[in-house]
Amino acid sequence: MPIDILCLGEPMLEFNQQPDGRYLQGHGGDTSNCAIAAARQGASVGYITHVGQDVFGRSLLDLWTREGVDTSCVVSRPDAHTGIYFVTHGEQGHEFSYLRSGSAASLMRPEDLPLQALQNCQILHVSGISQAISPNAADTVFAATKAVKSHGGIVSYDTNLRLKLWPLERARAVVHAAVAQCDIALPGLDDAIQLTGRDDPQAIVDFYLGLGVGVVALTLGSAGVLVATPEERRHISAPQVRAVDATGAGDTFDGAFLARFLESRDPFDAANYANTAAALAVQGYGAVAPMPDRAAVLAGLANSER
Ligand SMILES: O=C(O)C(=O)C[C@H](O)[C@H](O)COP(=O)(O)O
Repeated sequence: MPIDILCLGEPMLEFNQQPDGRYLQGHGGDTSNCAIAAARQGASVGYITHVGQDVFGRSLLDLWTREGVDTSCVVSRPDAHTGIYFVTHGEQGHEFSYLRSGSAASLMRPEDLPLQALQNCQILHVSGISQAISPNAADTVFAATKAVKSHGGIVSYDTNLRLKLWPLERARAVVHAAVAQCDIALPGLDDAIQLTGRDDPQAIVDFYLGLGVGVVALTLGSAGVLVATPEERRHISAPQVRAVDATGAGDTFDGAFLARFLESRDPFDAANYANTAAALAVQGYGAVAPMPDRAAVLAGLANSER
């Protein structure tokens, strides 16, 4: 059975600092988070990555299996480790510290890609992080995009700028080149300000539409999302909630957006749904644990319409 949504990138073990200073172990990695968020909405989802043959890689494989994310395109390799990261919380929000250099995922090459699965999927989701982890991973994303586009599939891109992984000038060049080949751009406001050099959300949306994408959903944090197509744009506000940890909120938005978009093909409806999913996700610690399932998102939507 072909898989509808494929995500490609690097998964990691997560250690998230709690108010008492202890670290809670979980899982992260933006595209893995997106895959799990989409699966929790009931979509058919698979993940493309490499993990190490270590306890972290096995823990991620168990996680995807529990979450119903297909692992037939995950390669487990003996020659490299699985990445890990720490999340700490301060005045400015959360901060990520990585131990991922030389990881199994960063060794992915275009010739490793599962071409058949890519040619049969409806949506491929990739990100700036998928490309930042190594030059060969960046090339792998370009090759996967080409494979999906050549069969009429949709490619979605979250800019997810991580300046600990690559310098801004290279990020700009690679991300803009990649987004220009995609159909859906899912940038966050802070990333987009740095990447585009513009600070007005309308001008940022113009920039991404100018690269040729058909849908832009610019996430504005607690201010909601600005959704644009070449024909129409709408600001959709977000439910107001008490956030404890925004880790994974953007990825939850992406996964919920893609799962809903696959059903309705309506980016405004998908963004409204995904806004509610992300608002629910920030109310707990960690990237994955607090992600809502479909029933919780529908209940949240019904609540906000009351
Ligand atoms: O930084 C990375 O490389 C990671 O993948 C770690 C995190 O799991 C995601 O970054 C969370 O992403 P947001 O949804 O934007 O909070």
